[in-house]
Amino acid sequence: MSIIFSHVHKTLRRKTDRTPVLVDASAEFPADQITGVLAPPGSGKTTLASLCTGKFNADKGRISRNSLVSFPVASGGIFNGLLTGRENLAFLCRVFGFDPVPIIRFIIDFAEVGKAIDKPFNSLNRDERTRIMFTAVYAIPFELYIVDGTLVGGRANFRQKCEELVAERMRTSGFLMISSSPSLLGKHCANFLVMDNMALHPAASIQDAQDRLGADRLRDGDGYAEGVEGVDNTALH
Ligand SMILES: Nc1ncnc2c1ncn2[C@@H]1O[C@H](COP(=O)(O)OP(=O)(O)OP(=O)(O)O)[C@@H](O)[C@H]1O
Repeated sequence: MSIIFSHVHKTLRRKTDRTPVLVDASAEFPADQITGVLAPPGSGKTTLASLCTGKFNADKGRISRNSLVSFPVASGGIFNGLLTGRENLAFLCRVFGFDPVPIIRFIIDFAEVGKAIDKPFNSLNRDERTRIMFTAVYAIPFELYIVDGTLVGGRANFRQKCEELVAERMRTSGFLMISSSPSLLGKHCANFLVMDNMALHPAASIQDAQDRLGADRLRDGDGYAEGVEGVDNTALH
C-alpha cells in the first residue's frame, strides 16, 4: 500500500512562465508509515501534494496509488463557499465512499459549530471554517493523510483537541508530511526524503535530510496554523 512515483515529470505553467518542479523523479511513499519530505520553500511542496492526491497529473511518467489518500489537511479549496458545511461534508464523504451521517455528526460535535453547519460556508467566521476544515479531513478514516506544511490548527482548546485527534490517526494511518521544517518532520516522521533540484531522494534521518539541503535554505515551524483560508467561491453549474 503506497503511492509510487515512476519517472515523474511536472512543470507548472502560467502564461509564458514555466517552472519545472519534478524531472524524472522516482520515489515510494508507504501508506502505513509516517514519511517526511523535507523541501526548501518554493521548491514544489504544494505541487508534490497535488500530484499525490490526484489533483494534478504528471506531464510524463506514472503515479500509482493503491490506498485511500486524503485531500491535503486543511485544504480550503476543497470546500465550496456557496454550499453549507453539511452539504460540503456530505459531498466529500460520498466522493470517498463513506456514509456521511456518522462522520458529519462527529464533525459537528468535535468542531463545536452547532447551527453554523447549516449556513453557507463562506458566511462562517474564520475560526468556524478553520475548525470544520481541520476536523473534516481527520474525521474521514483515510489510509494516508497528505500534509502540505500544516498539520494542526484552530485556537486554544480546539488546537489541543486537534493534536489529540492527529495523534490518534497517526496510530492507525500513514501520513505523508511535506514541509520546509526539520523540527516538524523530526518530531513525527519515521522515514525521510529530500525534495531538491526537481528530484526526490531518500535520506537516512532528518539530520541527513537537513545536511543535504543546508539549514539556511529551510524554514523551521511547528506545522500549526491558527486559521486557514482558501474557500472556493465558484458558482456551481
Ligand atoms: N502556475 C504556475 N506557473 C509557473 N510557476 C508556478 C506556478 N505556480 C507556482 N509556481 C512556482 O513554482 C514553484 C513551486 O510551487 P509550489 O507552490 O508547488 O511550491 P511550494 O514549495 O509549495 O511553495 P511555498 O514554500 O511558497 O509554499 C514556486 O517557485 C512557484 O513560484
